[in-house]
This record gives sequence, C-alpha cells and structure tokens, in this order.
Amino acid sequence: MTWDMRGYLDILDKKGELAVIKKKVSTKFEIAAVTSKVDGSKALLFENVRDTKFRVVSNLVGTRKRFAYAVGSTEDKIHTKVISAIKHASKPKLIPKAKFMENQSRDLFTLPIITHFEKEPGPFITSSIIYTKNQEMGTQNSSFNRLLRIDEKHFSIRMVEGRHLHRTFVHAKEHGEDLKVAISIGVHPAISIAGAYQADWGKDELEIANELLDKKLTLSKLPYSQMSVPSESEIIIEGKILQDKTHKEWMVEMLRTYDFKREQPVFELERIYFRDNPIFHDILAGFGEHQLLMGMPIEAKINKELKHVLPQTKNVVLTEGGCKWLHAVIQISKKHESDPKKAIDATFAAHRSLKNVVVVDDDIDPSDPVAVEYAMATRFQADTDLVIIPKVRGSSLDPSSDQKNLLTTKMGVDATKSFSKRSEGFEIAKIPGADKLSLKNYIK
Ligand SMILES: C/C(=C\C(=O)O)CCOP(=O)(O)O
Repeated sequence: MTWDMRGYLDILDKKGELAVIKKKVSTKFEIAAVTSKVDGSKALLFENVRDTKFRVVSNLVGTRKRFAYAVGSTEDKIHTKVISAIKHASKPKLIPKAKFMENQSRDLFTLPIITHFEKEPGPFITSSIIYTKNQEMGTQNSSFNRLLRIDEKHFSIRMVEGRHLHRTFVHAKEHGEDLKVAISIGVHPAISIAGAYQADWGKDELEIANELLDKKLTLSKLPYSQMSVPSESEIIIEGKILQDKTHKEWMVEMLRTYDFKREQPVFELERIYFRDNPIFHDILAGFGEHQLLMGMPIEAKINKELKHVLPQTKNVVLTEGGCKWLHAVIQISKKHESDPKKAIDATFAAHRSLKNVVVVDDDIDPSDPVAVEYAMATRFQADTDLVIIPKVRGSSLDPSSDQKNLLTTKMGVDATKSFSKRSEGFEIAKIPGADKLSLKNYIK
C-alpha cells in the first residue's frame, strides 16, 4: 500500500471504481468531454494521450463514496473524520529522497495541460496545489489555485483577494520581492482535500493531510523554493510569482460559468520534476470532483463551527444546486424558537461565500431537495421566517452579485416547525405497517 495517488488508484481499481481508457485522446476538449459524460460515476485513467508520455486521471474524487475512500472513512462519517484531522493535525515526516526527482524539465509544454471549455483563453492546470511560506508566521501554506499556461515558462495564477496565498503575495510585493512557490500535481486525494480546506492563518494544511493519511505522509524539501512538498507527488513545479507582472485571464469556475476577465499575477518557471511513467491529474471545473473537493471540507468546517454555537445541529449539506458552495441546508433538533436564526447567523459566519441557508428540522432529510422544499412549503412564512442580509461580502464567483466589489445579498430561511402552532399540523402522517410491508407480496 502506498500513500500516493497510485495507491489510491489501486484501491479504486479493486473496488470497480476506475475505468481505464486505452483509446488515443486529445488534451484539447476530448478529455474534458469524456470526463463530463461520466460525471458522478467512475474515475478515469487515460492511458494514451496524444503527443505526451504522461497518462491523465480525472474524476478521482467525483462521488461521496470515493471521497470517503480518500479520507479512509465511510460516507456517513466524512465530516467526523475531517473534523478530527483538523483537530489533531500533525507534522509530516521529512525525508531526503523524493520520487518526483526521477525526471526534470524546464518547459511547461512537457506537461499535458488540458483545454476544457469552448470560450476559455487556453489550457489550465486545475489540480495544482501551491505551497508557499507565510512570512508572518514562519509556516507553510497550501492552497488550490488554477494556472493558465501562457508560454513555456509562464502561467497566470488565479488568486482570490484576501485568501492566504494572496496575503503572502501582497506581503512579498510590499517588500519588493517575488514570491517563491512550489506546485504539486497528482497527489493522494487526502492532500487535495486538506489543500482545499481553508485552515486558520498560519496553520499548515499538510498537517491535516498527514492526519487523514494516518500520519504516513512524507515531505521532501526543494532546492529552489525551500518548500517541503509531498515526496510521492507525480509532478512538482518550482518557480516564483512575479511582483510586477499580470496577465488577463478568465476561467470556468465552480458554478460552471465563465468568470469575468481578471488581471492576475504571473508565475515564472524554475524547474519541473516528475516521476517515471508520470500521471497528470485534471479536475474538470464545475463538475462533481471540483465541487466535492471544494465543498466537502467546508461542509465539515460549518458542521464543526455550528456545533459549538448550537449543539443541537444534526447535519450540514452544501447543496448540488448551489454548486456545493453557495447554498446550505442545516438540519437541527430545534429546542428554542431562536435556534434557526442562530444557525443562519453562524452558518454565514463560517463560510463567507454562502448566499442562501435553509434550516430544517430533524425529520427532514437535508440532502433531499424535495424534502427541503416540502419543509419550506409547510413550515415557512416569508414575513416572519425570512432573514435578508443586504449587500455584504460574498463569493467572487456569483455572476448575479456585484462581483467587482464582492457584494451580495444573503438569504436565510427558517423552515422549521413553529412552537406557537399546533404540533399535529406539522406531523408527517404515518400508515401503520407501511414501513415493513413488501409489495412483492401483493403485486407479482
Ligand atoms: C476560485 C474559487 C473557486 C473555484 O472555482 O475553484 C474560490 C472562490 O472563492 P470565493 O471566496 O467564494 O470568492
């Protein structure tokens, strides 16, 4: 058993969760098109990619089931596992020898970077985790940032203002320096999950990954950037983010819509390292793997923070319709009339990008959109149970918002039973014996 992406692919293969594609495929649209068709189904390994020796994987963590395999858990215990890893985060071991040192290149065209969507400006690396030093705290930071290839030495790099990579970049710029970084592509998905989690300032997400991997993660220090990166990564890139250059880019985001054209910082290549028989990982923006990777760690975070404020919180779901980013359903065992409003406030506080929160009782399945709408239809009155928070900081992604100033209007819906109404009015009527009855005994 290895604790890298190859070990995870072996597990998927054994569980019948991996489809191997031998047909020759193009990095331009074709890999993206096949991946979009299997969304919500199997992981894909493309073995024969035109003009490259690299193989390509996609849809790695594209279902909750595979997400559970990635964190060594079961679907119902994902939040508990992630919350525990955050709590017990521990330092990975440093080893001198790294598998990715087997090969080197100084040309970004070595990599099979995928062109995904019709109107994007070029090929994007979408599974890239960036490692940099937090200068204030002296720790290392990991974050997902997508990279648009400009030429053989440069990427433009999408940074969300105020997030940790952006803060370290601004710090470097203010000190008249470029920011040295390392980038990994093709790691065990537990590392990607930790990288997608927004840990507190100064906390190293790789320590969470180490815990998710039962303390088996090893890191190796790089010669140029001095970053410690997963030793068993398929590909590592080193370089610097230039303090004084920008490039216009726009890409498809989690909402599967085109972002507006942004001037983004430019990365300059120092060196690429990669393993023998390397595998490149591509994540199709706006599809299952992307939304699960970004959304599930946030779900766990909201769950953890809500339970502090409101121990009667039962479950938290970021909905698929809300792209696992903008809409949440919170299930509570309501004890006081004020509980739902408390839940709404705490949920918005835990995830700044959120736009819509619906609170339901514990007899409503928060992952079932029909059940949630039923709760709204039967337990919600817009004049008393609706919370509107106008023009506050929201997600940079939502095209209906004021995207330049990052302002949006948020909505909280209390769809729980009111204590001041007759309780049978909310009781979902049962038919004695219906639960256990088998129709096979009646209809042949
Ligand atoms: C660029 C982002 C997500 C993605 O499409 O992968 C992050 C957006 O973060 P906000 O804080 O919601 O702007």
